[in-house]
Amino acid sequence: MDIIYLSDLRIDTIIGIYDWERRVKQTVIIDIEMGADIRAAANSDNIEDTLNYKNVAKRLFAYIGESEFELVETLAEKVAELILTEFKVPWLRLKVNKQGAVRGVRDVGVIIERGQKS
Ligand SMILES: Nc1nc2c(c(=O)[nH]1)N=C([C@H](O)[C@@H](O)CO)CN2
Repeated sequence: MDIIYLSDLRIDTIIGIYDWERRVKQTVIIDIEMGADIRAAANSDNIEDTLNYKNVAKRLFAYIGESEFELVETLAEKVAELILTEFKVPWLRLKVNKQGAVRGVRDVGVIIERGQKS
């Protein structure tokens, strides 16, 4: 399986369990690896034959920017579902990083894998 990826996607959103976090947008940093077979596109050199990573990024900016989840777990799961269903991706690995959310720690967050890796 080949992988099409987006790295260091930064999106401002309401996320968190504390009162102040319900009022102020914070930046989440998203890394996604999406399973694909890139051979048809490599052969045709046509964007229609592959997953357009720009379309994925645009969709996530819209979805996450409007979302108001409390947990990074929920955000990760919902984003994974969206990518699997809307973009027909068979497998993905997704990291949601809420950088600086805990004093003394650079990164916190979750990493999930969903779908079938062939
Ligand atoms: N497993 C989790 N632990 C915590 C989360 C979370 O989303 N998942 N969130 C928080 C707070 O919102 C934190 O980001 C700010 O201190 C704490 N623990």
